[in-house]
Amino acid sequence: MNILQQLAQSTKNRYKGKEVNRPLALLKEQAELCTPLSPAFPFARALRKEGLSVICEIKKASPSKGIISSDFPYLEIAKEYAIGGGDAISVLTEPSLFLGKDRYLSEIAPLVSLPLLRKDFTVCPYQIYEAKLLGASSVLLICALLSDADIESYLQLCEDLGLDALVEAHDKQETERAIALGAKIIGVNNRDLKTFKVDLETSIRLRNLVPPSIIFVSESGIETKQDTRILRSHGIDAVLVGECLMRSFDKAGMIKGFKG
Ligand SMILES: O=P(O)(O)OC[C@@H](O)[C@@H](O)c1c[nH]c2ccccc12
Repeated sequence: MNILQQLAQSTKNRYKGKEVNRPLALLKEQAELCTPLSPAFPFARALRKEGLSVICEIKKASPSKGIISSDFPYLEIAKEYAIGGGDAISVLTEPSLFLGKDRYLSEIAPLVSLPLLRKDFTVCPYQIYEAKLLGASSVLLICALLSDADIESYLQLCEDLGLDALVEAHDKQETERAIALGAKIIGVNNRDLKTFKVDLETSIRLRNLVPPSIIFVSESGIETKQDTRILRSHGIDAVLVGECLMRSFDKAGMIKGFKG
């Protein structure tokens, strides 16, 4: 089993437990009663803005780097991203390898007005209802983990709940699947999750496959303004930056640099 499959399996197990304590029917009812987001679909809107948009990530640890932030002042970081000109915030909630927690998301939501991405390994509809209740305006759907039928039905569920979906691909085949299944936002992960190797060329190579009506996000391994300048010159709409911003003492300056 590769790391992605391991994460998918541990997530499935985690949700079996969760469903016992809070049944899907109840969660569904609560999510459907939530007041609609205003404006609608704020995550996509934030990425569609003129110029390069920056999705700033909050993560304590990762499988490739171990602990990234030991004190992890996530509320302060969220505020810094918002004040510093970030366009959206991605919050890791996966507990086993990223040391995420659902409450990071629900505590950040009322503090900042930026749209939030719930960064987790979505393997069941339960997580999508839950994301909405935690205050997210978008979820992650990883092509490598989901069947076509799953992706289609999860995209429809997101639409019904007023959530955006960032559909993650890593190669040509996954990118073509994401397009065919109706993704409105495609994120190409520059990190190969099987080898952890990062190559920004991955998103540059796949950019041409995606029509301009679909928002194109380049994810992972972005560190310098030279990186974002090159990505921007290839018509990439947004970047997702984690580790580098987490480690930076001047997050506002770094975001500004990325935006050029
Ligand atoms: O820390 P980085 O290299 O800037 O990467 C951020 C983000 O792209 C990465 O965390 C990520 C991309 N896709 C994922 C899927 C699950 C968990 C994490 C990720």
